[in-house]
Amino acid sequence: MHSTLKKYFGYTEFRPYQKEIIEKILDGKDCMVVMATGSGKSLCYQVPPLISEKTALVISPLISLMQDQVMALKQRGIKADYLSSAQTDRGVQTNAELGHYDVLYMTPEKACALPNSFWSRLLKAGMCLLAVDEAHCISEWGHDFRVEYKQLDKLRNVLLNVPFVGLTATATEKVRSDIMNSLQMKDPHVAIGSFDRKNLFYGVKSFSRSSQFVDQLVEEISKYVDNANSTIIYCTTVKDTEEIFKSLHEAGIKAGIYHGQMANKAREEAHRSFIRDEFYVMVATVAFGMGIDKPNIRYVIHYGCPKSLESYYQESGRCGRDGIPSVCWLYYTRSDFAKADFYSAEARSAAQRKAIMEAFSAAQHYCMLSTCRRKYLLDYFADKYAHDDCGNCDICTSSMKEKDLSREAFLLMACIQSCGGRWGLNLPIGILRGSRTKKIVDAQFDKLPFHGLGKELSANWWKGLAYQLISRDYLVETFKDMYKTVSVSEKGLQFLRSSSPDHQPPLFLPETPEMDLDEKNRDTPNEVSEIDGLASKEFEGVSQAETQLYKMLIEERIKLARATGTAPYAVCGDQTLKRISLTRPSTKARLANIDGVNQHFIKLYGDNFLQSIKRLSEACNLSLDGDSSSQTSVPSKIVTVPSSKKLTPAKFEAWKMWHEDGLTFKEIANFPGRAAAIKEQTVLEYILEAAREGYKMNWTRFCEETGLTRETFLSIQNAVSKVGKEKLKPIKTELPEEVSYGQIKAYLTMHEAGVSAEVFSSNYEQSCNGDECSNDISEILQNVPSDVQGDDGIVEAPVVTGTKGASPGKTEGAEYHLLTETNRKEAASSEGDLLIPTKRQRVEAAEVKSFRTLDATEESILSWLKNFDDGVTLSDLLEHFNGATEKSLFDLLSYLEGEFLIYRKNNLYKLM
Ligand SMILES: Nc1ncnc2c1ncn2[C@@H]1O[C@H](COP(=O)(O)OP(=O)(O)OP(=O)(O)O)[C@@H](O)[C@H]1O
Repeated sequence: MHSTLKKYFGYTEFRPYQKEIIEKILDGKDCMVVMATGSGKSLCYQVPPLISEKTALVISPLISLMQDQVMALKQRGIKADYLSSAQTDRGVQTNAELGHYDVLYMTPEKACALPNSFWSRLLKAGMCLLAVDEAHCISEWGHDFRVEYKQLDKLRNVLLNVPFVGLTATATEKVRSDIMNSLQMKDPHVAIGSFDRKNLFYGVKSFSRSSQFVDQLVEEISKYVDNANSTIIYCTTVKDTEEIFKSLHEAGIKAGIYHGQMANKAREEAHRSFIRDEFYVMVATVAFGMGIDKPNIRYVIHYGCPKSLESYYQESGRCGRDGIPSVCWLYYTRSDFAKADFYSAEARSAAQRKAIMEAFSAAQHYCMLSTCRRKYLLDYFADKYAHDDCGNCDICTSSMKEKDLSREAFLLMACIQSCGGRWGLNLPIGILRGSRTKKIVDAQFDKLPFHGLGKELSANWWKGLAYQLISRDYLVETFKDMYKTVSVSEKGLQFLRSSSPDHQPPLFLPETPEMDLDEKNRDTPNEVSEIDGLASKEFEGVSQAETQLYKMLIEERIKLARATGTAPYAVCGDQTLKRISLTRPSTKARLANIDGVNQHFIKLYGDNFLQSIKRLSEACNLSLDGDSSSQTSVPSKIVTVPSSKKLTPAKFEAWKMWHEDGLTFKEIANFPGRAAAIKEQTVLEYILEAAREGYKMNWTRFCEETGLTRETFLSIQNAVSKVGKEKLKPIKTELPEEVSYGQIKAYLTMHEAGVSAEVFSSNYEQSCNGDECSNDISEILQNVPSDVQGDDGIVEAPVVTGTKGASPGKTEGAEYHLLTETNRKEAASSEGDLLIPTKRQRVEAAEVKSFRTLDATEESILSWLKNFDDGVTLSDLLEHFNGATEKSLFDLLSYLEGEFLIYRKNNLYKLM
């Protein structure tokens, strides 16, 4: 899985959840994946086809999205295409049926319209999964319901044994279970990741709709557009998009526009140009929504409050999908909050209307917060945020003044309580402000003692206070059909009980910018926040020359992308480019070693890029092969990373002494170098643990040493089938006295590793999951030349290189040695993965003195690396290929790395 990840995607580590989801899919299990935008969900369905060599079918809601994903996959050397009404190439369907694609996208309409014959042919060719991307579209409770998605259940009966995978970035429990039911998932694996987009800064500010504000916004944008940072400005109306677009245009900023009233072709063109960095600013309505797959959008600005937090999370989520720090600012006006009725007109039922109202109200609260915005967002999505202060939103980074607002809070709560808690906010605020509307007079609320007591403060100020009291649980909001009522909570009642009109306990609350603004009745000279703040952080700790090189490489990337008709981000990501500018690799191997560089990139652009790096580095006065703090390209010295990562050193040492050095349990227990002797039983347990961790084992030898015979093995097997394997004691009770706990533990480990009683009929070695190991002695013996047979007919087991994909019977050119105690150790350390002869087979014959020297070739390195799934260090390689010089070995390794035959992770070389 790791080599697939590096080869096609250029990454060396899976992100959280990816690996387990991929494994479940490969096991044929349905999966429900709920993970944040940009967390890497796509990879979960893109990797299985590359491993299983079967097609992954992906249902996607938008043609533009499919086209962009296909383009990006092709840049990774992955065979991908799409089927939809927009597909003009008729050959795609035929190729798909023949299983020519790794990943095949289609719209839900297309998937439901395809005849059964298509599916049966594809199934025959091999299909590893059906993924439903943006799966929340299935649910009427989601914010993007699509009728066609609902019909996907038809496919379940056709694709009986294919795992179904639902993926979405926003799903409440209701939506989630809707998805699983609709897709008829069977006992699915559910992966719910965090919704926290750590790299995003969230900020909110109120503004007044004026040409002055637009000018300020345009001026701010002009500052950072130069850095090739992509920006989306989301507007709530078409009119706003046109106005801002015009202002940008007038200021000489190249921008695009996208909204629902534009012709399809014009929209597609705008989308395409933005994706391809032909301009960096896109002004759009929410119509420019889920179809954007551009990972390097640095700023998302909302010009007006969105209709729900779900929409806001989705739209702002387009920002910084590559993980680089990025910024989301939301500007709202008070008139935005009067749009609830307009939005709820879309509702088809009372329940839906209520849901729309609630969602809108949450967005409104988000704007009015005086507490951490990230916490509010995450709490809203039921993803509890453990901190009160994220340090990465406007609230947490600004110091808001706190003021004792106990009197005002008392007035508001007392007024709400006096009105019976049956009204929205406007009525009690009207009473406090001395209003005499018909409603107030008819209900005789103008007779209340609070009437007019708060008239010196604006209605919005009071609303600001009310939101603070709601977020601190003094007030509660309740939705009833179209109406929202506010009442005093138990906490609020307690406050009222301990207050009187002349005295209230102190209640310190921050004054939100909104309240501050109203109280002073001032107009801020500059309402636009500095959105460029993070852009300068982007290059913190990076020299000016390196920044310059990075910008030049961005241009270079654009040129390459234009020449090949693709999007720059699909050539390679910003982060990768940044790493390149910091390390400035001079060889393919060094380039290949950079995170994010995949095989296809090297093949398509490797030479070209290396030339550019050289030329541009010279121009910037930077030396090649520089060291970057983020990624060391080449090991500056040979670092020996113990291969005992999963075991403690003592356990690893014990396993090594037993497996590689051939020592007995007793010898290990009493090894002279040890500070104090340990029990043989402890050694045995150490070795069993190593076996459980996947270390290689010669089980025949192990059984001999522990005295575990076939009969004992079978009787333990029998006992376990009766009493289960959870507890040792009942097993022991079932067995004859002489069977020890150690033997039972050994049996259980062997059982776990899939070792059967066959082990007693042959020489046997495997790693715990060693399903490719042959344990048939006759097969081994067939390959033994007669001259290695001793006079007494005792045969040394051949030294067989490799277990993975190289079963002894199949091994070509295996070396055969007469092993003595001395050269067995020597061979063991040099071959790494040996079939250690059993005691019975040891030959006390003539010593073979010659110390073998082994030269390194491309083939011999590749063949040796086959044995080490966990990789080897350079020093391991030098020790093994003892005939090679460090330089020659390193050159060979570099060549193999550049050709993507091997790759390096944490300074461990692994086979691709
Ligand atoms: N293991 C990884 N290491 C580094 N980057 C990764 C890894 N997995 C994915 N990425 C990158 O993260 C970015 C976002 O990934 P992806 O498009 O899969 O997100 P997503 O969860 O599907 O988002 P959305 O909800 O918007 O569709 C991409 O640029 C992708 O290449």
